[in-house]
Order: sequence, then C-alpha cells, then structure tokens
Amino acid sequence: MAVAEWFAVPSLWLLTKSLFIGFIPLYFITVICNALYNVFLHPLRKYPGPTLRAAFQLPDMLSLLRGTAYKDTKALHDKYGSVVRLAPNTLSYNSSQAWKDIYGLKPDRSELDKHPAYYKRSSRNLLVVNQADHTRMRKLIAHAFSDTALLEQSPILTKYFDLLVERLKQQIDGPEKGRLNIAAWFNFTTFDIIGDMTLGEPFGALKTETILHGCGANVFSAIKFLGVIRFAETYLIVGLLLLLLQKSMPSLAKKRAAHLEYTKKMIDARLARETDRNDFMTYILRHNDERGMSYQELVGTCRVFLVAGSETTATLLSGAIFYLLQNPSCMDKLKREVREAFPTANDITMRSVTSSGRLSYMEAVLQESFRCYPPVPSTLPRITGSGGAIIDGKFVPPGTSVGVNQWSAYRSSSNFASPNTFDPGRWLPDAPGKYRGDNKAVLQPFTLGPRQCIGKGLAYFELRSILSRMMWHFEIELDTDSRGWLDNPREFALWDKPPLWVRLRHRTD
Ligand code: HEM
Repeated sequence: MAVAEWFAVPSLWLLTKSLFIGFIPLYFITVICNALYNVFLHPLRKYPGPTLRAAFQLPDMLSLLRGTAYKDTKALHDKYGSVVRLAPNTLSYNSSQAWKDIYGLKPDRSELDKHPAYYKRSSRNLLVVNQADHTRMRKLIAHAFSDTALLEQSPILTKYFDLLVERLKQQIDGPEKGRLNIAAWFNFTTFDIIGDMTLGEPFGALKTETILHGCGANVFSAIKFLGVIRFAETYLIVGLLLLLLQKSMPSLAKKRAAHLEYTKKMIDARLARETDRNDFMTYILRHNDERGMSYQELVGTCRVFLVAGSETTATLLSGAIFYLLQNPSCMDKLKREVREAFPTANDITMRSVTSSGRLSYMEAVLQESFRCYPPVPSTLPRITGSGGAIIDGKFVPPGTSVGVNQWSAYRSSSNFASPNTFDPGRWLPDAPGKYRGDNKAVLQPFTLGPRQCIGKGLAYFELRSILSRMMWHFEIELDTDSRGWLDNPREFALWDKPPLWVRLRHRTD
C-alpha cells in the first residue's frame, strides 16, 4: 500500500497517530529514567565529571561529531583531574599509569579489548581483530617492519626522499616562486612511500601532485561517517533520519566502494607478481603458511597500512615545521645541527640519520612536536572485561569504555611545565630546571603494549630523513595565510589539517 493510500484510510491513519502520540511521552520517560539511573545509581556515579555528561551520551557524541573532542576533553581534565566521566559509560584519563593499565599486557597475558563500537569488526584487519587473531597476524607482519628489513628497503624510501627535494626545488624555480602547501607535499611523499612498500607500485603522488582515487579525502569522509554511525546507534530516532539522509546522498558510499575496489585490484596485482623486491608483501608472504593470514586479512591489513602509514607521519612533519617556523631560534639550532652533521647532501642516509647521538637536537624537536601536535590526538577506547579492571589505582566496573586522551595528557600542567610552550630543550639531558618534573613517560604517540604502532620504526626513519633534508636544502618562511594554522583545529581521530602555506628558498649558506 502506498503511503498516500495509508493516510487515506481513516482507521489506519488514526491508529498511526495514536501510536505516535503514545510513543513520544514513553520515549521521554525512558530517557529521563535512564538519566536518573546514570547519575544516582550507575556503578560509575562516584567518578568526577559534569552531571550532564554522567546523565546523557549526547554531549560526548556532539563533541566527537564537531571535531572538538580533544579540547572539550582537556577542559574537563583541567577542571576535574586525571580521570573524568565523559559519558554515562566512558572514562577518560591523562596519566602515565593509565597508559600502562589500559593498553599494557596484564600479568596473565590478557589485554583490554578494543571498543567494538569504535573498531568495527565487520572488516578483518590487524587493527580491529580480536586478541588471538591479532597475535597470529602481528607475528607475521613484524618481520616486514624490523629495522633490518627497513634498512634493506632503504633504496625504495630514499628514491622518494630525493624526489621530494627535487620537486620542491622545481617549485622554487617555478611560477609560484616557492609558495606551496608543505602539508600536501609531505602527504604526497609518505603516501608514495607506503604505496610502493605495500603494493610494489608507485602511486605517483609526488609527480602528479594528487593522492590517487581520493584516498586522502576518503579517509576523512569515512572517519567522520563512522562518528555518524556511532551517533545513529545510540539515538535510534536521530539515527533513522541520518540513514535516510545518507540514502539521499549515495556519493560517499560510491567513493568508498571505488576506493576499496581500486586497492583490491592493486593488491591482487601485487600478489600475482613474482618479484625479488624487498617490500612488505615479500616479507609477509615469506612467512605465511597455513597458520598465516587469509586473503581477506591480507587485503584488509594492506588497506590499514595505506592510511595508518601515510597520514600520521605527514601530520607530524607538518606540525614540526609549523612550530619551528613559529620559533626561529629552534629552527636555526636544528638547521645548524643538520648542516654540520652532513657536509654533503649524499651524507644524509637512513643509517646516518639514525646513528645515535648525531642529531640529538632533532630527536628533541621530534619529541616536542609529538607532544604539541600528536598525530592521533584523541582517545583510542578499550573496554573493561567481565572482571572489571584496576586503572590508576581505582577499580573500574566491567563494560566501561576507557582510554587515555593524548591531547589532554600532553597539554596538562600536571604532566609538563609550560605545557603550551614549544620548547625542544625540555627533552635534552641539560634541560632547564623548570622541566625536571616533566612526566616524560606520559608521551606515547604510538601507544604502548601489544597493539602499539607496528610502523613506529618506519615512521622515525621517514621523519628523520625528511626533516634532515628540509633543513639541509632549504630556507623556509611561514606564509601570512597560515599564521593561524593551529588556531582552531578539528580532529576526527586524526587531525583534519588545513593547508600549511610556506615560502621555500634555496639554501643560502
Ligand atoms: C608518526 C607516525 C605514526 C603515528 C603517530 C602512529 C600512531 C599509531 C597509533 C596510536 C596506533 C594504535 C592504534 C590503535 O590502538 O587503535 C597505531 C597502530 C598502527 N600503525 Fe601507526 N602510527 C604512525 C605511523 C605508522 C606507519 C608509518 C605505519 C606503516 C604501515 C603504521 C602502521 C600501523 C599499523 C598497521 C597499526 C596497527 C597495529 C596493531 O594493531 O598491531 N603507523 N599507529
């Protein structure tokens, strides 16, 4: 029966109307009873936080959807301390002990599960699978990320580091005279590298100045859309409206399907190819037997590499350059260190940039950039198991969402002196006295424990190699258009970073 016919039958119309009228008060009564339970009887009722947040999920959801969760959460930590009740069933922490309790392995070798609402188990990849599958898959993949494997792959990486320098020099000599969005160029580089190392084929981003098949833009659309789905799961009525809205705008689903199809084709092509190249797939397949990874797991995990391995590293590089530009004395010190350490450009190799003690100020700059602009600023939620958990010395009941909020931890005056000042000197052995009390153990940009970033070693190779080349080859100035680059950032698990306009010149000394 068509909708118009339904409304034309008086008895059916009346029935619908009375059901609807009866439903609304019932819905509100349930919501209010639930809120009262959350505030006065819920097992988390003694944890500090605003009453509105204890009662309803909505404020936390809105904060996530608006991309302001990082600063809203920090404001709450500043007011309530190291643990805050963000939502009826959610606790946020900002201490180093909480890192260990939430993300570390327990004495019985178990771990807190990843929160199923945040990590959708519908796909199978390293990031979302359960503990048993994760242990099996991680063991296989770890070979590809060892320092030895990465050093063997240095010709692939170095090719792109050099191409970045060449392309940036062309921009200086071109019509824009060196005015460029450096954040985009870092994205092109890290995307080309991870594409080549994963799939054995160049993506050509540095050459074409585009990220193929909307991988970059799609990442954010997909992450933002995940927030909408979580919202819809919590508020059914709003959820239905959002689903209808989504149906009327199928472009996002289409783009996602195109991206999935494209990456699958690339992965299939790599699997079909015989090669003696040392890329990730070579290492993974070398150790893959009947207890190894299924085809689905391999495809899913390669997709994770493409996103996790490009956006994060490019973000940290952009943040480091921005803070150095805002602090010219730090920039000069770093430039001096690099130019003295490497008499010629050819001296900058993957091995030399990692040799210990050679670039101590660069290490300090990287740590301070991770603190001031962590690429994963928000909370990666875990859920307490059936026995609950002890976190930061206090019992947390079963089924609670828990996590450390990186932005809140790194910008808290309870962890760092002058937390909003960019000062790499705090990480040096002769740090000024005021930094002696800094809680350095709280800085965990790659998290810790069994689920910590597998690409940490690769990320450091890229960060040191690219930053060294930037300091060695160029003089950099901030363009006036980007003075307020960090004035009001938004994050959707990763930063939604605006263009970072700079002016590059050839090295002058
Ligand atoms: C500055 C750069 C990077 C940062 C800050 C970073 C941060 C992180 C964090 C916080 C996690 C934990 C995610 C979670 O628990 O949900 C993670 C996991 C992961 N990262 Fe990175 N990452 C970086 C670079 C890379 C690179 C270059 C790769 C290369 C492919 C990579 C691949 C992965 C993978 C595969 C995982 C999942 C590991 C697992 O579950 O066992 N990351 N990363």
